[in-house]
Amino acid sequence: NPLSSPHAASAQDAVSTPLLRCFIDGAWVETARTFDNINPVNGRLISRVCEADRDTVNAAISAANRAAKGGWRGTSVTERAALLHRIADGIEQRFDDFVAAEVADTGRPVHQARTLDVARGIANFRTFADLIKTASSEMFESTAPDGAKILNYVVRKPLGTIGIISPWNLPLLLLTWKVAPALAMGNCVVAKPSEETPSSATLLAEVIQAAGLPNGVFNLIHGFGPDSAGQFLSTSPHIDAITFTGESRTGSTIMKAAAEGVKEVSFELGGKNAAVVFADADFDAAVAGVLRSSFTNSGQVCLCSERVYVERSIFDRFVAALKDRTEQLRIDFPQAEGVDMGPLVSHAHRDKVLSYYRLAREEGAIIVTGGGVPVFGDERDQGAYAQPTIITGLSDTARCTREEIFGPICHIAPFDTEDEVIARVNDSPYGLAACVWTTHLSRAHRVAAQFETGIVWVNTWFTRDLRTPFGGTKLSGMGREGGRYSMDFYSEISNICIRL
Ligand SMILES: NC(=O)c1ccc[n+]([C@@H]2O[C@H](COP(=O)([O-])OP(=O)(O)OC[C@H]3O[C@@H](n4cnc5c(N)ncnc54)[C@H](O)[C@@H]3O)[C@@H](O)[C@H]2O)c1
Ligand SMILES: N/C(=C\C=C\C=O)C(=O)O
Repeated sequence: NPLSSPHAASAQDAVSTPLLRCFIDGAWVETARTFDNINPVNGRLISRVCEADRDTVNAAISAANRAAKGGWRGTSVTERAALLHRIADGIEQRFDDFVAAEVADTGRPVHQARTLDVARGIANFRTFADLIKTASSEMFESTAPDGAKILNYVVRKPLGTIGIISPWNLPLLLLTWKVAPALAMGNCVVAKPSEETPSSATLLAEVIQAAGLPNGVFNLIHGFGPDSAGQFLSTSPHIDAITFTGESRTGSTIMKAAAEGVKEVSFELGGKNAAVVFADADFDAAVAGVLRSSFTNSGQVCLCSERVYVERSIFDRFVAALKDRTEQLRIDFPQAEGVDMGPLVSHAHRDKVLSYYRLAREEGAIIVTGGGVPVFGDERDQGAYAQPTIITGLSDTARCTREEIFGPICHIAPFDTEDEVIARVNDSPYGLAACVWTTHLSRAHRVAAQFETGIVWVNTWFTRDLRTPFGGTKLSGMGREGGRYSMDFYSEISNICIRL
């Protein structure tokens, strides 16, 4: 738990608020300026966090550059795989500390932190450790016009220093989703987690240090985006690639910075994902599935369905059923038995979500359930809780059905034909994920193939095989990560041609 970690509190003020430091070149670094890390369950101060200024960010980048030219790039696949497994072992050994860190920063249910966030942190390291040990490359045989035998083969080399900038919604999952393959492919890393969720990233640095990674291979800097650590990192001429997960407009800003140095970028950005329920769906499974895809993590998952389309013949029945299940959701403390939903990540984010609840009313929506803030009569009233909300009655041009809200809300609309719903799903500036609920086999394949999204789930949601390509189209991102797609992004690929 960051509250007890030896690196989280300076010795002389052990009783005061813990201090989370940056990790640079194998050492813990305090900075002149700090910011507060607040618990969104009750608004209380968890820790103070060292904000990396430009010099600190540049020190981290220099450390990574040195390590990249040092021995790390020459390590073998076997050595790197063993180190990644050691990091996974370290997370496993401190499993409860990581759970406590994620829960403290985000207020999410403990069972979610255990089964999703920390479990995936471990899986991300193990997956890429195993992948590089079994990965093959390509070789091509041909004959030159004069009859000589020609051999072409492909080699993957490290890119060098990777800038990793991650969001607050699934802090450890999304940070390790980038750190693991970056290290696996022999790169060095400067990682900046979200200012909202510094705790699990700090623990990860402790685990990486304990695993014995050479100094400078992994560096952690804390801070904000604009005019702070995020911008200093993404605009540095001394990083070789940027992998970013966050809002589309932030991605656009970072892309402009990367253009300066023609840097490789991988972007996992926003979404306005649709769930489509046909009349021939398994009704109960579809209700349960849309409940999950709308309200998991308080709707703070880039893959969540904020748009739900239901075939007209079952529309009223579906809305009633989803309303009933939504009103049964347990909104509680993270540790509470059977809790389904915690608070949003911060008061500021809740204000944004509530502004859309107000906008929905202004745009003429019918509020089927929710639309406000739960009242508990205890310390949670100082937290950032919001009611899970269902709305209907808006057009496809309303702001609430086009803009990403990133909270526990979905809009349900009826549709009549397959072609109509495909066109409506695709009529979006985003293209990350979609869900289809149907028992009609050929319809499932036919509809899934026509969605302009990077990911389609049929009769399930957020089911992940880490070997598959993950990413979005349009404003939802650029590039794919997962399996060999990550290996390709985190490598400089060369072709060697030999005349035998
Ligand atoms: N496609 C995906 O896989 C995926 C996954 C998770 C979250 N997201 C998206 O992320 C968003 C929520 O996360 P968020 O609020 O942390 O996003 P955000 O863009 O506000 O911040 C993300 C990260 O970028 C940093 N940042 C902000 N401005 C920056 C700048 N100008 N230069 C450099 N760094 C900057 C932040 O400090 C943070 O670390 C949502 O839009 C969600 O859809 C997408
Ligand atoms: N990138 C992944 C999930 C993203 C979730 C977005 O909030 C993953 O499961 O690998």
